[in-house]
Amino acid sequence: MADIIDGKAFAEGLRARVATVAADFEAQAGRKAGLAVVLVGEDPASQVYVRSKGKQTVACGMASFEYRLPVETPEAELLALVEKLNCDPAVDGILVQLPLPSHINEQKVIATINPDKDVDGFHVVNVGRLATGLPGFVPCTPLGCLMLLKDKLGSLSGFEAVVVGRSNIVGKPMAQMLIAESCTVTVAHSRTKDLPAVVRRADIVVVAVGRAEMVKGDWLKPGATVIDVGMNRIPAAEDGKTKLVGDVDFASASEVAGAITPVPGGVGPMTIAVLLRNTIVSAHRAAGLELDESVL
Ligand SMILES: Nc1nc2c(c(=O)[nH]1)N[C@@H](CN(C=O)c1ccc(C(=O)N[C@@H](CCC(=O)O)C(=O)O)cc1)CN2
Repeated sequence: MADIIDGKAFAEGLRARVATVAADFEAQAGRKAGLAVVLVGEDPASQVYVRSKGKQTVACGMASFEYRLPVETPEAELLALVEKLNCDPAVDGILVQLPLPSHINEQKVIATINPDKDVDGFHVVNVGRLATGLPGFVPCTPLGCLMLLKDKLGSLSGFEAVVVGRSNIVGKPMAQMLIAESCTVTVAHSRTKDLPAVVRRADIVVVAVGRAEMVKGDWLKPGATVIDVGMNRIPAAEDGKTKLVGDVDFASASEVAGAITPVPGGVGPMTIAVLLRNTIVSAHRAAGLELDESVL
């Protein structure tokens, strides 16, 4: 049976390290680091994530600024709020919760965030910085995956990695980060021919496709490390309830893999912990204070 990679425990440790660094920051800068989170509308899952972000920000000793706007908020009003936050010296990180209502252009909103406060790492400037190896911000979910991989495997140099999924938020940045770690990287997607054969080559498999339990155990090289980014709600056995599953069929995959992240409790909790990490990094840069990022 595979080792279970406990993302919940790793995220707890990361938050504790962020809290220590945040206390040092406050002592040196004379202010708390600050994160602004903007939610438009009342999507139930987004409300839960935004509430958790606020609570965890405060628990780490940082200031949380939360903006909840009605679903019918005009795009121009949201852009004006982002511009105001760009100029606010108490705000080190800005995050606009996705998805946005359909009348708002997501790309336009992301492009309006100051890249140096873009703790989500979605702005094209940060995408370019990641692609060219310059310091910036990288998206929280793939950075969380990378931290779990390095914790499990140490150096990733020379490993064959397959990323299944090519989204801007997970698949593409994940591939860039694995290239930077000297992996040999393949990005597979819905049009990939013979996907099981491609996945079977990999020492490291990262799956982010949004299809419940798609990757089966017999697709895997024995001993592979499997990172499941999927979060899919499917009907539970009988009682009309639902359960959360990943993009990997955990039962069969855990019989073949060397190590695997569960869903829930794997990659998910890392997303918010890494957001807090990015925020404290941003605060140091804004204040011109040195930070040894390897302590985080
Ligand atoms: N601006 C952004 N929007 C969104 C992001 C993001 O990184 N930036 N990511 C997701 C949602 N998300 C945070 O915003 C997020 C998703 C999942 C989890 C998590 O802890 N999941 C748990 C299970 C939770 C459950 O039971 O429903 C787990 O996997 O264990 C945290 C944050 C989309 N939007």
